[in-house]
Order: sequence, then C-alpha cells, then structure tokens
Amino acid sequence: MPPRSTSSQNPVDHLTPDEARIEHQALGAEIKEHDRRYYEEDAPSVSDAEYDALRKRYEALEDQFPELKTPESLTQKVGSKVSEKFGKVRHRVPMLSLANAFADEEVEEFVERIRRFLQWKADAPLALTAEPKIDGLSLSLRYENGRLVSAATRGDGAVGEDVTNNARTVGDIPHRLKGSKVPDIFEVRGEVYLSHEDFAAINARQEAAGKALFANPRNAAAGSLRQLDPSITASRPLRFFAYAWGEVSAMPATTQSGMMECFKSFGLKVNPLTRRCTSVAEMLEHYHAIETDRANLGYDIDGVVYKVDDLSLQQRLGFVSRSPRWALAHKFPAQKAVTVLEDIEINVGRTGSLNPIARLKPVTVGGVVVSNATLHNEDYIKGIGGNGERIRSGVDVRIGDTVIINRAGDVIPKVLDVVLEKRPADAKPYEFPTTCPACGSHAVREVNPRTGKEDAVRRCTGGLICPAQARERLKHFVSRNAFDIEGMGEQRIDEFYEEGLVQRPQDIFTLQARNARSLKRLENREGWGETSAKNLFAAIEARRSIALNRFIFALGIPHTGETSARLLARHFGTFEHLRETAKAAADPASEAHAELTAIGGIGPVVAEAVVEFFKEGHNEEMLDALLGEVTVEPMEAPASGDSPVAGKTVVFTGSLEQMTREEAKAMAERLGAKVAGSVSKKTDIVVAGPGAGSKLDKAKEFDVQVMDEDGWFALVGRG
Ligand SMILES: NC(=O)c1ccc[n+]([C@@H]2O[C@H](COP(=O)([O-])OP(=O)(O)OC[C@H]3O[C@@H](n4cnc5c(N)ncnc54)[C@H](O)[C@@H]3O)[C@@H](O)[C@H]2O)c1
Ligand SMILES: [Zn+2]
Repeated sequence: MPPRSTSSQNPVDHLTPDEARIEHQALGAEIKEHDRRYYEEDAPSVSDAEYDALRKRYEALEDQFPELKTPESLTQKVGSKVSEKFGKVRHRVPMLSLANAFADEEVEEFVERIRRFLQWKADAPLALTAEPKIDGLSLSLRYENGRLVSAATRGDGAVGEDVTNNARTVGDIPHRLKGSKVPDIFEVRGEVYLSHEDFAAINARQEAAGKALFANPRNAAAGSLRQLDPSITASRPLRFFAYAWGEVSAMPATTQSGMMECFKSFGLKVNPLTRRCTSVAEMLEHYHAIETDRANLGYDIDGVVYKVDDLSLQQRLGFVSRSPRWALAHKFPAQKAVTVLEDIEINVGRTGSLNPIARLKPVTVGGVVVSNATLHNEDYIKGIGGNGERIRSGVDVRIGDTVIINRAGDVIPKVLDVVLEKRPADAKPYEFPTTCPACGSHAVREVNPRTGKEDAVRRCTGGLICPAQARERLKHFVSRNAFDIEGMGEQRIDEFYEEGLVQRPQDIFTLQARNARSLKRLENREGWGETSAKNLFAAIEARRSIALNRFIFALGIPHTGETSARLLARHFGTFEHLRETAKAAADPASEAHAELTAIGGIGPVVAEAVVEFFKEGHNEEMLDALLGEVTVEPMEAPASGDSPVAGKTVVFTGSLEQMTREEAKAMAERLGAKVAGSVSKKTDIVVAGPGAGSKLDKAKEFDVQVMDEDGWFALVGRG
C-alpha cells in the first residue's frame, strides 16, 4: 500500500485552522479503523511503520493546533474499545501505553526531563531498568489470596475483555502464586506472546486446514488469547512475561527491579534480559546489545523499555495523558532488523543467473516475518559494488554472520551489512559456485564486448538442458502478466516438470489431450479431483488466444520486460512481423536491424536480446509448436484512428531543430505511426532536417513523401 498522502502533505504550520481540523478528523477516522483491525480483529491491514506515520502526523497537528486536543482525541486514548463478544472487566488501575522514542538522543532527553522534573542533582546517579519490549499483547491477572480470579486484556485502558478461562490455559500463568510474601490482592501485568517456533507451527496448521494465516506472532498471540472457546486457546502454546502490576494491597518491594525479583519468587516468568542501569550510556549499551541479539531470542520484541527504578520516584513523576512519565519505549528501527545468516543458497533464474539468497533466522520486520533476503550477486557478497567500488568498507558476507537486513514496503528484503564483532571465529569466506547447482554446467561471468567489463551476474551455460532455467521459464510463461493461467502455481509447475508432464510452454496446451489418454489421470490423483482438473483445463483453454504484448512478454526474452514487450507489440502489430524482422536483423547491416534498433524505448541491449532469441533453433521449434496451439491477437494501432499518420512508417533524418529525436519518435508513435531507422519501400514519410544525407536520396529513389519539421507539424498539429 502506498504511504498515505496525509503524512507527506503540507507541513502542519502551513495549514489554516480549518484545514487542520478537517485533516485531523479524517486522520482520526482512519486511525480508528486501523485500531479496530489491529486490536479487535487481530488482522491489521497496514504495517506498524505506516500506522506510526499516521499517528505522528495526527500528533503534530495537535501540537500546532492545541484546540484539537480534546478529551475525545486519540492521543488521549489507549487501544480500542472492547469486543462485545467478551464480558467486561473494569481495571482498578488503568492500563496505559508507553511514550515512544527511536533515536538515542531521545533517550538522553527523556532522562534529562526526568532529572529536571525531580530536580535531581547533576552528579547524582539515577537508576533505570532496561528490558526488552515484548511484541505481544498485554494482560492483567488478578490474584486474590494467591489464587487467579480474573484475567483481562487492556481494551481501551479502562475496560478490558474478560479472558479468564483462556488465561488459565497458558502454561506460564500460575493458577496459584507461591510463597508467603504474596499480597492478598495482587494484579500482575505482563505480555502474552508466542515463540517463533510455535508461531510457525500454528500457521502451518492454519494452512493445512485452509484457514487464514496470521501475519506475525503478535497477531497470532492476540487471536489465540481472544477466543470464545478456551480449548482453542489451550491448543496454542501461549507464553507470558510479567513486568508490571495494577492494584496491590501491600507493595512487596520498593523498586521496579525488586518487584521483578518478587514476581520470580512468586512463580511468574520475568524476562532474563532485564538490567538495572545507572547512566544513559549503560542504557544505550544494553539497548544495542539486545538489538543485536534479537534474532536469537526466539520470540519477537520491538524495542527496549526503560523504567525509573525507584517506585517512590515513579509516583512523583506520574502520568501524561496515556503514558507514564517515568517510562519510555525505545523502539528498533521499523524497517531494519539484525539476524543471523544461516546459509546461502543459489537460485537459478530463468535466464540462467545464479542468484544468491540468504537463509535467515526468522525475524519480524515491520510486522512481517522475514526468513530470506537477497544477496544480489557474487561481488556483493565479497563487498564489491556495481562499479567495482568497495561497499560495507570491503567486508564480505559469510555463513554464520550476524547481519543487518532491511525490508521496506513491498521491496524484497536485502542483506545490508555485517556485524563484524559477532562473526564466528571459524566463519570462512563464501565460495561462489562456478557450476550450476541445477544442471552442473559451467557458470560464467560474461564480458560485455562494448565495455570490456565482467558482468556482475554469473550465468549457467546449460541453456535448455538446465532444468532450473526451464522451470523458471515456465513459471514466467504462466505468470500474471504473461499467460496468466490460474491453477498453474509455482509448485504445480515444479510437480508437472518433475513428472515430465509439462517441460516446454507448448506442453501446457496439449496437457488435456494427453491426460485423457493417460493411465494416471490428474483427476484420480491424491489431492486432485474432477473439479480441480476441470478448472485447470478450463483456465488453459481460456488462454488459447492471447494479446501480442503478453505473448512477447511470456517468451521470457532476456531484458525484455512488460514495457519493452508492449513497445515491440505496438511497433510490429503482429507476431509474424516481429519474428521476420528479428530474424532478418541477425545481419547487423540489414534494414531490419536498423528498424529494430530505431524503435523508441527499445535500447541496444533489448534489441540484441531479441535478435539472439529468434536466432536460436530451439526457440524456433518451440514457437512453431506453440503457435500451432495458440492464436496471437494482432495489436491494433493505438487509438488515434483519425491521426493523418496512423499506421504509416515515418523516418526522421538530419538534425531536427524543434524537437529532439526522442520526442519526435514518441510523438509519431503516440499518433499511431511506426518510426523506422532507415528508408525503404515501406517508408511513407521522411521528415528531414538540415544535413539530411543518404536517407534523403533514398527517399527520392523510392518516391517517398519528404517534408521538413514545419511540414510535419502542419500535418499532425502541435498537440
Ligand atoms: N498496524 C496497525 O494497523 C496498527 C494499529 C494499531 C497499533 N499498531 C501498533 O501498536 C503499537 C501501539 O500500540 P500500544 O499503544 O500498545 O503501544 P506500544 O506497543 O508502543 O507500547 C505499550 C505496550 O507495550 C507492551 N510492553 C511490552 N513489553 C513491555 C515491557 N517490558 N514493559 C512495559 N510494557 C511492555 C505493553 O503491552 C504495553 O501496553 C505500535 O507499535 C503500533 O504501530 C499498529
Ligand atoms: Zn543450469
């Protein structure tokens, strides 16, 4: 989802009060909707980072226009209203949120603010605890005389949902607290969460049962606790860490750290990474240590929480609207995470490229679990950039390394950097394979004849004998923007390929006929049935006729993406025309070659790839077979029927003065004309600027209409 426009709009101090009010209201409605999805349905539709950006803007509006900060404002509220499905529990002590910080400096400011507020002496130490911020959902447990009597979610902070029976099924939550020091009334608060391992198992079960998957462990934990049927909760191995309290009849300790010790002695789990710090430096050190160790914890955390240790000071500091003044959540950067690179695998792409993929210890980044990231190519792993320059100060990436990964929006996660201090002593430089892992052929880095430089990508030279390339080509062939065959997913292609049922594109269209004769019919197989086979064949039949641009794209010609495919389709109109020209263009001195390289938007690399593709005998065979099965629809000239040059072939020559060559081409094509690089019998118009040479002579020879730029504009107008 693209970031919302609001957050990138006018700076708030440029708004009029009216504009601010309208935006504040609209943003509020949007945030409320996200809150509902997140807190009530456990199924957010945007990442936390996107959500936080909306919140930030909302707060900025209130800072600039304080009249917007009414008691109804979302900045004064916590969480979301409770679901009607559950009984309600009124919290005797409200359950609040935490103030957030991202930068180290904000932590410094936080401690400074506290010191000022308390009028603390400059050189007197001030103790704060630092502990992981568990990414789960908070739960309040009420014990009376040591027995668990009720459990409630945070809800809107004042009223929560009664989940007592569900909480009783959580292993880490004792039904009885132990020891003689337990206060008569004791409300324990903490976080319910799921380990990565259990999260993966739950999602695997959901998938097997055909149910929706949870986006991340937090949503799964919340969805598991907030069940009407406690037996479902019981089947999910939820865990619990205690870190706070609500109503307490008699406090058993005087410090935050002392309370944690009490929790432990009462039989509750507390997080082992909690540390008491006496300086900002120590706090930040602990924060960074936890950040680097994040992937090894086995559960999600999204930051570190600092709390003033002395409870009497906490009391003096009190609260601001929805959070305590004595605590701060220092969040990890939203789009980056530190994790361990467990292995490097090589994927062979459809053009034979050996693509290195990092297998990672799973880590949640921006609300999504990431376990793979790209390492780009051989040089990137070595610490060499695209222009031969050093990247990451020349540090290479090794298996076993602790790495920093980045995932922004929909972009494929990348390995950005290495934490060298964490490198295991026995880690060895990675040896990039020089043979294809799929077919064993040599894998080489070609030297670009024009630049003399080695290609960054190593490619398998196996071509059609390489099963990995063949499979990837098939996957590309059936993909959404190509043939778009429903029911032919990646897994199915792999299966069909293994079995020899579909190994070349044309095989797809003979599948049904072969299946009818086969002894091992699809519809009789495990996991199949009459309907799924029928649906697949129907999906294939529906694609016996295909648009030219999709067809060209589906062929998977190297460097030829959707845009190039469309340009080629528009220029040639029919597949036969493209094929003839491309074959003739094998001779670099030919007219066809000139035509191909002159198509606006088609560069020399694509043109070369197209020529190579049609030169290849195997491709010829494939095309002949395929064209026996499918019909390629010709592409109509663009909708500019009444343009005087629609369908005509135009050549621009000489130095144009009123437009660049590119503009001229684009304009002619927009009007439905084809632009060629050389004059031939087929040429309709030559637009000649000063200095036009041999082309002008040729035009005369072929009796082609010649005009200057003014003539051109007189003909087509200036539009
Ligand atoms: N993606 C969405 O649509 C969406 C919607 C709403 C909220 N959110 C996300 O939820 C978060 C805001 O929610 P919030 O108000 O719960 O605030 P918060 O998560 O920033 O902080 C408060 C919470 O931290 C938890 N916590 C974990 N460990 C703790 C510890 N050791 N000590 C104290 N508290 C601890 C407690 O449950 C507490 O309620 C943001 O990260 C936001 O991005 C996302
Ligand atoms: Zn290969």
